[in-house]
Amino acid sequence: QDLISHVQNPGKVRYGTASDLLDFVNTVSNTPSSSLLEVGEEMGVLLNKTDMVIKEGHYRIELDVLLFPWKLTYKPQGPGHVPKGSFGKVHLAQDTKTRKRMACKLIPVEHFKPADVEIQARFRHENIAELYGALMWEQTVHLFMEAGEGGSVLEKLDSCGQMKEFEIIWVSQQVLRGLEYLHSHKIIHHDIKPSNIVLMSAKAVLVDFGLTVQMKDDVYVPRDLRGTEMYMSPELVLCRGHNTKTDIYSLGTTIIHMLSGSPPWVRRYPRTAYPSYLYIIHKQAPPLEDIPESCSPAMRRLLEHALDRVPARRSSATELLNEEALHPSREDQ
Ligand SMILES: Nc1nnc(-c2c[nH]c3ncc(-c4c[nH]c5ccccc45)cc23)o1
Repeated sequence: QDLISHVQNPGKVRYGTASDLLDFVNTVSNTPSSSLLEVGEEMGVLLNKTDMVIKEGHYRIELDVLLFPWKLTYKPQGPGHVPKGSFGKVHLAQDTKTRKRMACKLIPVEHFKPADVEIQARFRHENIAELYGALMWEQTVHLFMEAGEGGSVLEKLDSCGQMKEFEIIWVSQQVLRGLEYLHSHKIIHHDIKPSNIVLMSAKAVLVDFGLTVQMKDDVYVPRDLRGTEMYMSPELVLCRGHNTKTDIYSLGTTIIHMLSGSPPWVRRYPRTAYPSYLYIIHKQAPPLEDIPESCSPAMRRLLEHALDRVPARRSSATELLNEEALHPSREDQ
């Protein structure tokens, strides 16, 4: 009933604070889809610092905001993709009055969970895609976020192949600043990989917080397997408890992907022959063999520290940010 009252009051779509937005998404998530059917109009909360314009409580698709399919659709990519990942179509959105361009992620209301937006609503950092608002209409939750118009690192790798070391250094610094911030709040992203790093003109940001958790103490014991297999750490695969260091390992495998153009393991264990990599990750030493010959000694040392099999020995985000590999001296350039 409180959802219906939310619609009937004048501010169907209203400006609010992060806690207003979280109240809204929790209400949506707790409302049976049958009563959602009665809701005829859009409703939701835009975070008040956004320069999206709401005219008398309306923010309608094709009138107040236009959506353009961004040629990318987040569907489970097959065996390497544990279906637990939050999925949804990401569109380019443009506010018709301010011309502001945003990313808009559409999640069917039956698949939507408040965890999809909790972290982005409560925590802000320049290397985390900013959340501008959450609206619901036509049984679909629309999440308006900061847009990485350069696409994701995965799209860049798929279209241009392996990246140059100076590009990898730049992306790694951005991601590590975001991880340093999340980890300082005991937050584990759980799905660090090329497709969840998007590029902008002056920075890169982390996206897709659907698997994110905030630890109550210094270990998180999972109920299910979270993430994408190729980038998973051995301790995560073991499911006996892990911590933020699992994200550091996933960044290490992401750097191998950027250096070589392929994820770790797949060249030595082809996907056709190996439907799952969980056993390989558990049994084999970390994939240092997948580091290409061309990798600089400093970057190789960084990878050895990021891929250490023992989480307690593995470097933290702050330690990696101070590695020589991320501070190439002038003569190296
Ligand atoms: N899964 C997910 N959850 N939130 C996002 C997201 C927030 N802002 C964004 N900006 C750009 C892209 C994006 C990814 N691949 C692309 C290829 C071409 C153009 C754009 C992109 C995705 C996002 O993505």
